[in-house]
Amino acid sequence: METFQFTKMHGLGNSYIYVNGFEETLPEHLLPDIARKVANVHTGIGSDGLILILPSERANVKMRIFNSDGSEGKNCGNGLRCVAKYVYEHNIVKEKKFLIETLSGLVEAEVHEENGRVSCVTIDMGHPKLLKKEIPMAGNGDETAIGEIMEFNGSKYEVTAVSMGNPHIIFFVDDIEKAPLTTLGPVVEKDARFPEGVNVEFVEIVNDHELHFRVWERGSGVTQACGTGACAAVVASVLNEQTTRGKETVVHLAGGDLFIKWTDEGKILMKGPAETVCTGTYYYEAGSEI
Ligand SMILES: N[C@H](CCC[C@H](N)C(=O)O)C(=O)O
Repeated sequence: METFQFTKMHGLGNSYIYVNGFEETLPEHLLPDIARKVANVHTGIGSDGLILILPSERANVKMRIFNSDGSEGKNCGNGLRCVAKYVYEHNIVKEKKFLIETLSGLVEAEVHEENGRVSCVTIDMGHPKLLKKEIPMAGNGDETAIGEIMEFNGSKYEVTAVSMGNPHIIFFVDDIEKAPLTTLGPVVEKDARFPEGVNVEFVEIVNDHELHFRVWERGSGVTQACGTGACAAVVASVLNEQTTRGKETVVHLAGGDLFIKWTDEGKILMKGPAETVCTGTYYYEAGSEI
């Protein structure tokens, strides 16, 4: 029987099981299986996946994120805010502004502290990527997909594709409560035109600085929130002339609100909460089924 210590944290209800890689090491070949196991609400802890907090040679700390299906993601906005909270509160990092390494590059975090506790975090998510080769998606790699017509399940949709280091496709809808989240989401996620899969977002515009948002995540399905997806949704809304660039936009996700600005310099700033749920010891048999 193997064990490791964990902390369950969430950003607007998008929860992960966090393991402190400064204190223990999980077997690399077991990571996808461990992610599936801990995410299982019946036989595990219950989460949208697993996040490792690791030493980095390029930044103060490194984050690796695994979805609940065991696939490894390249970025995670809600995860970044929780990692920032964790490393500051555990004195792994002493500064309030520091760098976090992800598989898609470095981001800068700034923790907002109240009485020694981090209540919310701002992440400079860097620049969005728009070329089809950067998403990645099929088609002319040097073109973008902004308001592009794509057919799924025999119906045509106008979509916009944005990478925040991980792939996103945004559908604009008139009523977020009627978004075809569980019918269209899984179909688009695995569509062959997205060779690495894709996170699927639905957006209802409220005004030039406010939108409603729902998500079917690659590798996790419906989650309460998706930080990278919310950033991609703001970018897509500006590109489709629905919201104003440079204006802080409130994104209403199922789990709560994120405040996101696409600055005139081109960076995406995301501000939102990060919460600790519980800590504990996880027991598992290496290589057993769930
Ligand atoms: N499902 C995503 C990773 C998690 C992203 C999301 N939870 C966030 O907060 O950005 C992917 O495979 O690209």
